[in-house]
Amino acid sequence: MRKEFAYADARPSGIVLSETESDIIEAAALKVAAQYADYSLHSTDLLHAVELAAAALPSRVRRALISFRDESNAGGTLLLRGLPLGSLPATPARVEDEPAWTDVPVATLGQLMVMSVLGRSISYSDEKSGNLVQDVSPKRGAENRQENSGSILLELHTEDGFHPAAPHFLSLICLRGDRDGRAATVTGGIGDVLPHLAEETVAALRRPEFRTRFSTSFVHDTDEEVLTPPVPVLSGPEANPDLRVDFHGTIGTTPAARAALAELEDAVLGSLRGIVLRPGELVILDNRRTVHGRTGFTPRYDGADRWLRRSFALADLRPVLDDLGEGRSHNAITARRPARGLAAAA
Ligand SMILES: O=C(O)CCC(=O)C(=O)O
Ligand SMILES: [Fe+2]
Repeated sequence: MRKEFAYADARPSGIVLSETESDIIEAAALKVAAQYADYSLHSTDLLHAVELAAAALPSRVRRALISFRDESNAGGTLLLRGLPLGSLPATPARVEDEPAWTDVPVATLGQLMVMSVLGRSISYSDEKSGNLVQDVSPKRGAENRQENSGSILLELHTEDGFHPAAPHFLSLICLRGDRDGRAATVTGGIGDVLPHLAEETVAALRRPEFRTRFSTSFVHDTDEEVLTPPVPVLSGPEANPDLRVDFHGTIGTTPAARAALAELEDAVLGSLRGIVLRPGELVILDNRRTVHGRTGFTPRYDGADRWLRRSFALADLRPVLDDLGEGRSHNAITARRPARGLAAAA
């Protein structure tokens, strides 16, 4: 397995919020938190209040989000810096220690406010108990997992690329940085990579000859290997294709598909952007236009480890209304109901 990622520093491209702007967002978040303290984050009323509160975001930030939502960009990422976090509990080293949203109201609601400009919040009941905002912190015993609870290098992937309703956008807000400054979140945008791919590679990536293994965070420790039906890696408009791949979990089903996958990975590895996230920084990923991963790091499980929180958004909720169980949590799809419909949704 690869040991490190080489990347260009993404921090200079970030939009920096002033202290005043951050204070205004914090006040708006606390107002919603006070009014909805007894509500689940999945509550429609709460989520609508969050969407209204997003008016507290500075207009240049909202403009950047709107433009990113509609047209994306070459790197498929947007970085905001200086978001408010409020006071924070210890970094959870066990799933049982993950806080309620009301223990991290400012970070949680600020993140959801940003995401509300991009789409509709969603989660997956197969994963992380369907939490609408999920803790991304190293968990004891999970060190070697290809999941965000691990601490070895996390290979480049489309988030939930095996899922019929994979998120269109995801965001990661940093509550606590890696004190060793090692854990870098890296992204590879198809817009950056496409000009470097040979024509026959692009043609091969557009053929439905790729299958992706379901993440272990969905199928847990079942012995059964669950794979998607064969789908293309690239789809959609010629100059602005969608990308769906996991360099850990996607296999080519033909020699040409395997060669194209290898060339794509090389090209992505040669054009990575990355950042060792610091508190208050929020990286937003266009999940149809970029893959992401993370370098390895060393957790200590002392309450001060790296801690991010993640949330997902779909551009439109209507296609999944029948699939939603509790609140915004997408019903389980694995084992009993594998990813039928993935090809149609790709
Ligand atoms: O830890 C990171 O920087 C990224 C983890 C990740 O891929 C995820 O949470 O989806
Ligand atoms: Fe991820």
